[in-house]
Amino acid sequence: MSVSDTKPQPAIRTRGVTRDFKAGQQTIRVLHGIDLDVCPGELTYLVGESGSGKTTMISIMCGILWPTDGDVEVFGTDIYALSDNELVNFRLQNIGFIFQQYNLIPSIDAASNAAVPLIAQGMNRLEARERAVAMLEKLNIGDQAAKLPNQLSGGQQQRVAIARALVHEPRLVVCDEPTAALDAKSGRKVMDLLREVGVAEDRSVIIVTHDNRIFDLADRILVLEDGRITHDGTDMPDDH
Ligand SMILES: Nc1ncnc2c1ncn2[C@@H]1O[C@H](COP(=O)(O)OP(=O)(O)OP(=O)(O)O)[C@@H](O)[C@H]1O
Repeated sequence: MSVSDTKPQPAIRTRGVTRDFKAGQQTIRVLHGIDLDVCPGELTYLVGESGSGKTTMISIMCGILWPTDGDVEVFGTDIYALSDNELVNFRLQNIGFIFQQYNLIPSIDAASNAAVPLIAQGMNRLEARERAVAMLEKLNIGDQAAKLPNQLSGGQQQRVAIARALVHEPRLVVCDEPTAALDAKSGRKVMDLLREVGVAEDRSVIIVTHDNRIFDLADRILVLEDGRITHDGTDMPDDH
């Protein structure tokens, strides 16, 4: 068996990914042919200035924004070759998201919000709620389980969104600024939990962050500048 045969399948594999947006008469190219393998078993950060294309890139990686060109595989599945229904199901089974806007459902309590992916997968409500409360407890907000989102602080709402992303133990967790609203100690705790739940031999977490308090926790740091990857290493480049 050759060495390449033993290499694990990438969690994400992109080839030649470009993305254009229309701005009036003009077309703006935001991503310029990104080739990237994100490995399972690693906590990967995507870092870069505002407007460099990070949110566009992770949205493409997790199947919610079509690339203009190029291929995206998630655990070997060519996700943009799937039908709309297949893609929805694939995301449901395999991907957890934490976006800057928490998108909690205002009329249901924290536990019900955190249980959404399990219920969408068909789990009965009682069991789904129990698992959601257990995840809220891990995030130190078990005592807030019965509160509505508008009764929670910004940091607590974010933790509910994190619980919702992790509750179904997806193989890929994608987060946009997961620690931005948290104090340093809570931020590191969230990162510990993301690693504990999200990173394993066959699981992977990718995080967009500006938060230099947590740069030391990454296994791999990618820097995006004007839609191109300009650094790929275990640490931040010296000039950042
Ligand atoms: N739907 C859209 N229509 C037009 N332009 C867009 C759209 N989405 C993003 N862009 C543009 O693409 C560029 C990259 O945006 P993106 O949100 O990916 O950057 P970012 O690195 O995540 O920034 P930030 O750190 O501020 O969130 C920006 O110039 C933005 O204005």
